[in-house]
Amino acid sequence: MTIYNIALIGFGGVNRALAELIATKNPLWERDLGFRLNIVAVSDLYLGAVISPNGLDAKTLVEANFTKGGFGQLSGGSAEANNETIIKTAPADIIVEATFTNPKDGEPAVSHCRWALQSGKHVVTTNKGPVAIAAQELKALAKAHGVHFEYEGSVMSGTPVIRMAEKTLAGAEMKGFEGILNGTSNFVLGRMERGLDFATAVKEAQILGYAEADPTADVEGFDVRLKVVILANELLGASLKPEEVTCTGISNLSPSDIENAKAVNSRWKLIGSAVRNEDGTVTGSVSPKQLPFEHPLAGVNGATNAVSLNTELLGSVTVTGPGAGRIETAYALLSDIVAIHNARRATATKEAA
Ligand SMILES: NC(=O)c1ccc[n+]([C@@H]2O[C@H](COP(=O)([O-])OP(=O)(O)OC[C@H]3O[C@@H](n4cnc5c(N)ncnc54)[C@H](O)[C@@H]3O)[C@@H](O)[C@H]2O)c1
Ligand SMILES: N[C@@H](CCO)C(=O)O
Repeated sequence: MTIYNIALIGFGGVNRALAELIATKNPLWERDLGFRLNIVAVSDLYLGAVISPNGLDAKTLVEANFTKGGFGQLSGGSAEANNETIIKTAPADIIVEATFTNPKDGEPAVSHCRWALQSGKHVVTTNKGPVAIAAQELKALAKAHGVHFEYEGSVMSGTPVIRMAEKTLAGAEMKGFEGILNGTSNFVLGRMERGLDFATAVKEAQILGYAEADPTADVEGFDVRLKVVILANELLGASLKPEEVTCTGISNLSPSDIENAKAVNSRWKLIGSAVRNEDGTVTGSVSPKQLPFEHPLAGVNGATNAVSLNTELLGSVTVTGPGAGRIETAYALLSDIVAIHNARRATATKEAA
């Protein structure tokens, strides 16, 4: 049986949910997946840092109600975050990066990933910044150091899109995609259709763990823009930068816009899309669109996301599922670790043959 030592960078909704899963599901994972996870370090801007080479008790981490600097009370703990030292020196096989997404330059998460890969540690992340802004560099670093850089949760949380499209739609000839790629804005639009005001709807999304630390990224479309870049670069072989994707959010939609749409049997959705043009270039955009009720994306409600992948050989393939949520996104991290585990097993089998 394999044990993966992991270090958590950021201990907010998503990494805390992963710790919650570890506290209860290790025996199941050991039986069904062939590994257990052991948390050897955590570093968080608010709570501080703690390192324990033999492993920290996941249940205690989740249940103790730590306040600011609270990790300082633990053996091996300090009241300040200590990302660089932990990433470079903790006895971790895998660094789990789930700090704030910075849509401008991806930092400091890009550096976190770089340090980890250069130290020969796998990285799994739900942070969109490093993937949208530095994926090429980070993938090359991973390859050079014989480790993995996995980021399924950067688009549509735990709903499989990136790996599914790359693996099971290989050869289908991807031509473009369009989808609802932000749970918060979709949730907010739905609540506004039911008469709630914009600010209260955003607050609800924050409480439910869907929104970014700064929800401006959700409602102004910046989060979707990162996801469009990630999908375009991964699935269409583009090399788009966020600033090359046109972007309009939902904050200018008024209650009367919502009512007027309803009156003509349609509703507003924030749509992210990209298309491969005839000359081979790829164009991406983010904007609210008024969709008739019968449109396949019009019935996607709440924090659910959906993306229709337009392929040459299969036509349109639509994937629908959770697009945000703490446990849903922690599952994406687990799925990344499963991918690493399976790849390592396949390599070991090949080497033994
Ligand atoms: N919550 C979701 O539904 C969801 C879904 C997909 C992707 N994501 C992404 O996953 C990441 C984590 O999301 P979350 O919901 O847990 O966010 P969160 O705001 O709940 O938690 C982020 C945590 O990171 C810590 N942090 C921030 N900057 C740090 C730094 N420089 N060093 C150490 N710690 C730092 C914060 O103190 C906080 O505890 C974000 O990048 C987010 O965009 C979230
Ligand atoms: N804030 C994001 C989280 C998932 O990336 C959303 O609402 O979709």
